[in-house]
Amino acid sequence: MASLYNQVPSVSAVFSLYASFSAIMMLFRTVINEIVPKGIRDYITVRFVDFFSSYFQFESSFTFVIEQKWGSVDNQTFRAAEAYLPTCLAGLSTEKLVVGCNLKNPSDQISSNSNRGSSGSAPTWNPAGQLKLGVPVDTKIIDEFEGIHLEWTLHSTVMETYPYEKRYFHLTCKKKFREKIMTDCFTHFVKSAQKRMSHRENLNIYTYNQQHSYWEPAIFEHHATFETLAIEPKLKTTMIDDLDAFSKGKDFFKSVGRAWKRGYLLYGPPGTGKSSMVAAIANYMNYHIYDLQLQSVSNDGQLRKILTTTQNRSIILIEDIDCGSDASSIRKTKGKEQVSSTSEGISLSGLLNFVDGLWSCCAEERIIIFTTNHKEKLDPALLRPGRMDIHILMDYCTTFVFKKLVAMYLKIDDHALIDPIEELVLEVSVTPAEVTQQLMVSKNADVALKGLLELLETKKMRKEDDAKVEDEGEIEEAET
Ligand SMILES: Nc1ncnc2c1ncn2[C@@H]1O[C@H](COP(=O)(O)OP(=O)(O)OP(=O)(O)O)[C@@H](O)[C@H]1O
Repeated sequence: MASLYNQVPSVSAVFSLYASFSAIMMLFRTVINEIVPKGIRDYITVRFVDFFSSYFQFESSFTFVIEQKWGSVDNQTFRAAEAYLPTCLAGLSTEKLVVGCNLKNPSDQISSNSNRGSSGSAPTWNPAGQLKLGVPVDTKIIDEFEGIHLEWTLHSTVMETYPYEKRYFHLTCKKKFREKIMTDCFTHFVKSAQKRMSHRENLNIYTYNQQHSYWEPAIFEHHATFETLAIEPKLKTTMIDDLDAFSKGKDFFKSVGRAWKRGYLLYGPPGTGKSSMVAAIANYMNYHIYDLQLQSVSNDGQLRKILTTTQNRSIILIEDIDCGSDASSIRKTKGKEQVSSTSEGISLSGLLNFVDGLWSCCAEERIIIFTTNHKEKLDPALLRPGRMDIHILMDYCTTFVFKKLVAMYLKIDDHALIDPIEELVLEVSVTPAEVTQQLMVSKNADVALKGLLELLETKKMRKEDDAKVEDEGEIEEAET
């Protein structure tokens, strides 16, 4: 320690060294000034400064800010980053990670391929199997793109007004890679995110929260599929073929200059499976559902805003369109289709704009479904060819539908009561909902089918009585 102390130069030695160095530098400067012309000196100075400033500038960092909202709508790049980043988290050495799980049986997971044909089962608690990683706030996530070092950070700022939180990503790289990141890296991570997003593990059903102006999600766990839906085989094949063609149709829709969307009008009496069909479509396509209550939309402007904040690959569902708003009757009452919006509700033209007008192009791969119990009440403008691509009648039970329900609910395909019930099904109108209600009364096929037979016999008697009353009415009318 003492010898080390002895080696430190004294203050006077340092001072005399500095004085000699200054004298040499002054001499050197004078010589340079004398022998190098001013023009050359200036040129060298400029090049020297340029080199170092550009070096430091190039080496300095550059940050892309990716905000959650782009104007008033969701920023798709932010959503892509949200979907992409969890793929980088598993091997990350970090002090923080967001982990979570949900109430879902892995065998239940819905993907466009795996779910086709699955019947679903009750959700079970399986945290270990479902553990997921999320992006923590204010934590650097190190990423790499073609050897370029990248840093992602999710920030969150509390705001005084709704939505009370502003979230945004910072993506930082060296300034010299700015162009490359913009052109190649963004494309790369958006593509990876698209793949991830197309394999949604959870489906959501959204309802619009008027008070705070946003779509409020809830996990959608309806187990209806095309296998559990009792419909005629022809309808099932038509639907599946149509959906398959639609999901693969991006290039086709582009080539014919149409928006990549499909419209279905489901109509028929209550309890014939319209909502179940919507659920089957959502599960088959792996699409979220946006359940829009037309009554709660105050005008066309709001309708536009609501619909532009929905995601791609989703279903926009408007149930009971005949009684939802003025939309079905406005044309009749005002005498023409192109009416402007009023403070009382939306106009038919506002709605049609989303079905097949310019606003229908504001999202991709979207299915619009209207349901109604009274197709005859709808405005002809809604029914015109090309508006809703397919009109699907969900009707009373046929013998095929009845037998399919019996096979599903009672696990039998043969029973002494099946033939008499089939005959009655042909004579009276009974909905699949009424049949399933009876079939669920007991697991014992004798009990369940007997109850169903009695229900149908009662319906038949009532139908005969009604016919009698009608005949008598007609005779009375003819006599008067
Ligand atoms: N075709 C069907 N296949 C299987 N189950 C069905 C079918 N139709 C109805 N059901 C059963 O009846 C119940 C009610 O059906 P659903 O709500 O889908 O009918 P809906 O036509 O949408 O009725 P509403 O017009 O009253 O909304 C469902 O939960 C389902 O169990």
